[in-house]
Amino acid sequence: MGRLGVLLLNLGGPDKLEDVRPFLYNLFADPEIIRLPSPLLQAPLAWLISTLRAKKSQENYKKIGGGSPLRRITEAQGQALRSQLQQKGHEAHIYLGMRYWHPFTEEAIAQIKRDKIEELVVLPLYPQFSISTTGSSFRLLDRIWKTDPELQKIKYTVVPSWYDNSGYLQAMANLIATQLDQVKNPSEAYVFFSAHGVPVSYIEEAGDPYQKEIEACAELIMQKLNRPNSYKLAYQSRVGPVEWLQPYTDIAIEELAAQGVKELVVVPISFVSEHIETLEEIDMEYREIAEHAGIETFARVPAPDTDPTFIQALADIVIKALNDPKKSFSETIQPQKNTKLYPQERWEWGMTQSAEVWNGRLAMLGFLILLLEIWLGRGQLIH
Ligand SMILES: C=CC1=C(C)c2cc3[nH]c(cc4nc(cc5[nH]c(cc1n2)c(C)c5CCC(=O)O)C(CCC(=O)O)=C4C)c(C)c3C=C
Ligand SMILES: [Fe+2]
Ligand SMILES: [Fe+2]
Repeated sequence: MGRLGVLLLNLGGPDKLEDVRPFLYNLFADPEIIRLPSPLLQAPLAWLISTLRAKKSQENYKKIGGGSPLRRITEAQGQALRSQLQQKGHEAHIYLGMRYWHPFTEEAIAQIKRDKIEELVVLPLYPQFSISTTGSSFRLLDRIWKTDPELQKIKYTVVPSWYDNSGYLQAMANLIATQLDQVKNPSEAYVFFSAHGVPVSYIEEAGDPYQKEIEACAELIMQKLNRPNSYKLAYQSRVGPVEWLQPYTDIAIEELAAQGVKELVVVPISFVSEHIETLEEIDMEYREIAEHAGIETFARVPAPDTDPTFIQALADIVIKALNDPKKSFSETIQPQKNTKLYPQERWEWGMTQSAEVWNGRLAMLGFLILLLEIWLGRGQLIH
């Protein structure tokens, strides 16, 4: 076997408050996050939304210590994975490729080339596939690979998702069991899975497997847990004016409280590190909603971070990928269809070619004004 590398993919997060606006710009400039009818609109709209959103987002990062812990945790996961692989007889170089902040995917690729890696496993740190996360990173890598003959010499393979890996499910079940054992009535507490949402159009129009994989994942974790508790799955962190996957976490919490549920054990499932949506959104915002609604215990299951069972699972996933038939980026990216950010009028007057061009331009302009109105009218861009 040649020199082995493992490229861990993740979202990235602002290390400090000044990074928040440029991080948000990078995120919204990604067409896999906001899909627009014209690529020309992407940069101005990303600038507009990141500028409007930065203050609120900075306030949230301030509440969790002034920046995202994502880089630190992902680096620790990388180190733990390296020693776990070593114990299993595989010497590997580990690289972190973040999509929207340092260390960027491009930086990782440059290092992979300098280290003359010959065999590479690309492992997203998202258990479930979404066009907006793993899909976006694979699309970027596909573009980088196509233009670089040196990279094309590397024997690489990708792991599109691993939500059904037995070791990962066991790690999640163990973490849940530990929390359940600490509540007043361990067999009656509700297990409440909160997944990061995506717009419904991703699933219905673009064929994103995300919802199916999230639902299957929650079910498989409950099977591993093998306890009598009821469970519920809901979606958090919606952004902007379109419909996102339901039920929404805040509403689902209130509904359970109204049904008389007193104890919730909340499990974040779409992400394997602590980050702003666990530390701020769940621990602060949803906790307040729950307490207000009459929930007496609001326990939160920690993200797997460097949990040994979890890291062992990652090592097994890497080793399995080395032995399985190779999978390429382009095989696994979802077909790009245009989904709507906001329902638009259909413009069908095209009697002449120039009228059609103008129809298009007017539609874009109307669309931008509409977006601005919605966002400015709301005053904030989330929830
Ligand atoms: C599997 C996890 C995630 C999915 C799916 C996802 C989709 C998605 N996200 C946004 C918009 C934002 N995401 C933001 C932060 C953020 N997102 C994820 C994970 C998923 N996103 C994580 C782990 C983080 C936090 C990183 C950190 O700093 O710790 C943000 C910025 C934070 C904020 O201002 O609230 C935005 C905005 C969309 C639109 C989307 C699907 C289309
Ligand atoms: Fe997100
Ligand atoms: Fe939030």
